[in-house]
Amino acid sequence: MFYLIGLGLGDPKDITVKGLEIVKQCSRVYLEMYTSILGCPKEELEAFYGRPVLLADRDLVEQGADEILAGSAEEDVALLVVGDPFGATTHTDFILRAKEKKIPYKVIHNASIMNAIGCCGLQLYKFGETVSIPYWDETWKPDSFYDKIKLNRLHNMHTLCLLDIKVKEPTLESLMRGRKEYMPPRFMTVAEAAQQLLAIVDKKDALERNTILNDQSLCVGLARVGHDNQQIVVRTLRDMATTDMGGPLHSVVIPAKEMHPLEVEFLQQFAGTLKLEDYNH
Ligand SMILES: C[S@@+](CC[C@H](N)C(=O)[O-])C[C@H]1O[C@@H](n2cnc3c(N)ncnc32)[C@H](O)[C@@H]1O
Repeated sequence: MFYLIGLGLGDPKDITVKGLEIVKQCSRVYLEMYTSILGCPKEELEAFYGRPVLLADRDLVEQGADEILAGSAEEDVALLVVGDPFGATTHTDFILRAKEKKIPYKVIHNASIMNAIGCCGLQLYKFGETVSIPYWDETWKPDSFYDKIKLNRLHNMHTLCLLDIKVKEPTLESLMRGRKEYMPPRFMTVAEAAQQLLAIVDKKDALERNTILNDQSLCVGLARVGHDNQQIVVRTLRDMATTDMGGPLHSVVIPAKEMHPLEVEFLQQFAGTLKLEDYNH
């Protein structure tokens, strides 16, 4: 049997009882490590499960699926995913491949950033399309995420912005010399995401800034949701661009223009001196 098992967002103990029982009986256990990151070293996970864990990077998950699935018709193999297996767009492909190969499979769910985001007090059923904010470089500055935020704002919906993760990024030198050397992993911060969003907003005309989003619009920053040191702050977009929220992972929410009074009351506890009542930017 092939198992796709969600680990939840916090420490190793967030795995479900069902998930843990399965991991303990599997002959091979892989940990997917590019759509999210684990808040502890792999060794801690191995000690807790009492079995070795093989790291599966993007290449292995996307091109080496056959290697992971190999033998799982006869023995139990698990792929562990931080959060929920369907909290990233990648893992449906695994299920399709297992089906194609007639390998029986089971999915064990867990909390995902897609629902734990409710911890900031914004109601889940008022979220519109989720966006991903990619790292910009000198020449590549995609901004289609802004259009989705705009649509959500027009429909009075909140936007969850997931932030880029770069693991196994080849160094320029290794690309030129054909060697395999990688840069240290990078995780986009709330401040970096706000800076990119500001760069887009600052170029819009006054009408768009007044009706859709401007530097005084509210922005919710969330760091390490589900961990003991989880942090939530509410700032203007301008102030968020210089707010340090510490270690990864980070997410941003751009709230709808009109919020329910309970949402406002809940968010206020994270807003410092900003008075959210009557805030309409
Ligand atoms: C592909 S998504 C989510 C993947 C995961 N499978 C899930 O269900 O949560 C990865 C992005 O979600 C956000 N994220 C994931 N875990 C987070 C956490 N604990 N706190 C804040 N943001 C988180 C980050 O923006 C990160 O770059």
